[in-house]
Amino acid sequence: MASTGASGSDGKGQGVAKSVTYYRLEEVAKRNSSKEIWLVIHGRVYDITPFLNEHPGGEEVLLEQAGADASESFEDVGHSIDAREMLKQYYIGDVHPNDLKPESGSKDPSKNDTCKRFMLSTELSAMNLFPELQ
Ligand code: HEM
Repeated sequence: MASTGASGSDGKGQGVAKSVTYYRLEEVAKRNSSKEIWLVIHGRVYDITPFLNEHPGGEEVLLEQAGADASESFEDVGHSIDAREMLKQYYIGDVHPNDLKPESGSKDPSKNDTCKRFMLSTELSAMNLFPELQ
């Protein structure tokens, strides 16, 4: 079925390109029970089945997000760096590029708060450097 497709150069098997498995969202959505639970967080797919009873926040919240994109709720909780590190062990692949939706802020810079804050702070420091502008 899935061929590894030696695209690219004259490929003698060198190069260390890691092969990434891509999953369609529709496949992820099927893994939505306590028997098998996958989540998408920031475009990555995680099989967190073994983690279900270990989650310090309880299994309920994970089951609510089962098979879906949990990026927002994951961030809302303000998970620690340790929690983010734990994610790595459950990583199984990426969301298929055709199913990726842009994360907020990446499209329209005027709607991007970080960008606005940066512009404001640049203006403020320019005022400090050139007080005659004020
Ligand atoms: C699979 C990915 C996840 C991992 C590895 C993870 C890991 C953790 C860890 C280690 C904690 C302890 C506190 C900390 O270190 O931040 C925690 C707490 C918590 N998590 Fe998650 N979590 C995940 C997904 C989620 C999701 C999707 C939700 C959705 C709502 C959630 C909700 C919570 C809540 C409510 C707490 C409890 C906070 C508290 O009582 O202080 N977690 N999680």
